[in-house]
Amino acid sequence: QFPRECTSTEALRNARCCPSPFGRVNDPCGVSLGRGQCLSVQADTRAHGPQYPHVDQDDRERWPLRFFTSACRCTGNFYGFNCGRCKHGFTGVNCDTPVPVVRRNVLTLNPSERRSFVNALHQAKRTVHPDLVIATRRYGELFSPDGNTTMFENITIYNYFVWSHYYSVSKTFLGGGQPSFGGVDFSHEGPGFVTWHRYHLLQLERDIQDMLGDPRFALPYWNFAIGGNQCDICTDDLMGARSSFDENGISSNSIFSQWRVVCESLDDYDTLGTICNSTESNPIRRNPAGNVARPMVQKLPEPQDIEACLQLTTFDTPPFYSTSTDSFRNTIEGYSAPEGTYDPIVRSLHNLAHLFLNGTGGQTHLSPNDPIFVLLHTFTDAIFDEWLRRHPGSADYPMENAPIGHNRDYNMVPFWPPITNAEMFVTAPENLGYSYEATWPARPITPTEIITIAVIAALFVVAIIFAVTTCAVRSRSHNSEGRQHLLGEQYQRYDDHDTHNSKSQSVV
Ligand SMILES: O=C(O)c1cc2cc(O)c(O)cc2[nH]1
Repeated sequence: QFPRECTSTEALRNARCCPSPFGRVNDPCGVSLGRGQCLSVQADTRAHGPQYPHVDQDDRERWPLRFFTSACRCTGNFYGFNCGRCKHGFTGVNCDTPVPVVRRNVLTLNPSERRSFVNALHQAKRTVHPDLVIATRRYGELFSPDGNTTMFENITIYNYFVWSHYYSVSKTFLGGGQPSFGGVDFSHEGPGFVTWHRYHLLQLERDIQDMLGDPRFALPYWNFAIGGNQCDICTDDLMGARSSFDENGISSNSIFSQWRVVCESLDDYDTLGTICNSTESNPIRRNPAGNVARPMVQKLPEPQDIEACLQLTTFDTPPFYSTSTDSFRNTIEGYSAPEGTYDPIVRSLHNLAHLFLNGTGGQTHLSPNDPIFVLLHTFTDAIFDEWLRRHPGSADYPMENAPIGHNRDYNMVPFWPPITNAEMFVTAPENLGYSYEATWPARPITPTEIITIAVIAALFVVAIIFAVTTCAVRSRSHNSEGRQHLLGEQYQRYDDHDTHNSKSQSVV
């Protein structure tokens, strides 16, 4: 959420977060090096949708103005809370050396690459985030009673990834004994679903690159559109096989069986108005295809579902919510049938993959605790990127009336430095420094298309036969005409000759 350096009482009271990079003194955002400037934070004022009826009840409204009104804006390829880093996909002192970051299908990684990936996640689970800390209280309770300290905590890189997802989906605490308001979600059920999760992954990828000192580290993806009831990445060399002793547990041969989740105490957060902190509790639970009460979520999406959703031409449709129909976003998110029709009982694509996991990965406040979340979302992001590539003209993100947090120019909650949905609504290889090594299933041909192709082919054959016949007839008639003509000439010459002879004879 916020840089450690900005959580002093002074920084918070001034609402200013413009640290200096490289330990320099009094050089906010590296201004003297031309890296950036400390500027007022812009936060969207356009109307949001009717789903959130409250005003001034939630720290996340007009993010991040409740906490900070000034932040670093970096120039060129410089990036980060103090402009001390490079934009994703660049490295070097001047951030002008491109580094290709290629996200691959996790099943194509060799055994050593698989080990490196799992180890990187495990190291991220244990390494304290070098820059960011989390608020463990709402703004109104953030200062200690004596006003000298603030309620922020260190958190590990991976747990920060979990926490930021939890913070974006948590309910609005209304106080006064009223139940918390749940009709709010800053990262789902709206156009920001794809842009929010894209930045969420980018931040984790960057944090792991920095942790490893490897700017080429890339998150792989899981092609979850394989149908059937088998989790093909649930093996001990990847995300962990099923435990032999507990159908909801992960095999002890997998390092992930040792992971403990954060953000599990929902009742406390919702009734006491507290916020998830860095405390870990229970193991990850996962029982792929095991939800006997909901047979519809016992099977993974089908390959053709991807192609169907990629055919949709409109990015999102009013009300830009989980009830939108013919919306690419609502379809890839999984509230519509793969062809785009909204149906309240349908769960498809991304949502279906979550619910299939049937455990930690299927509950929004907890899901990133299961590392499958990372691979499930890189694939969702790959589909989004393919859609952007295929539909360059129709990429139209709503400016207003989307649910709170989801308007085009809204800063995404709780990311820092401030970043808008619009900034993530761009093709990744050209603008964000990463690409996917992926092939997309071909669309099956419809019966109408088969008939059209057959009719065109038949017409073509008829046209060729007609052309060939006409040529043959013409050439035959040409030939016979030609022969007659030649013979005619000959006859004429003989005629002439004969005439001449006869004439001469007659003269003689
Ligand atoms: O019920 C759903 O459709 C559903 C569950 C679930 C879990 C999760 O982590 C998500 O990000 C989305 C989601 N949708």
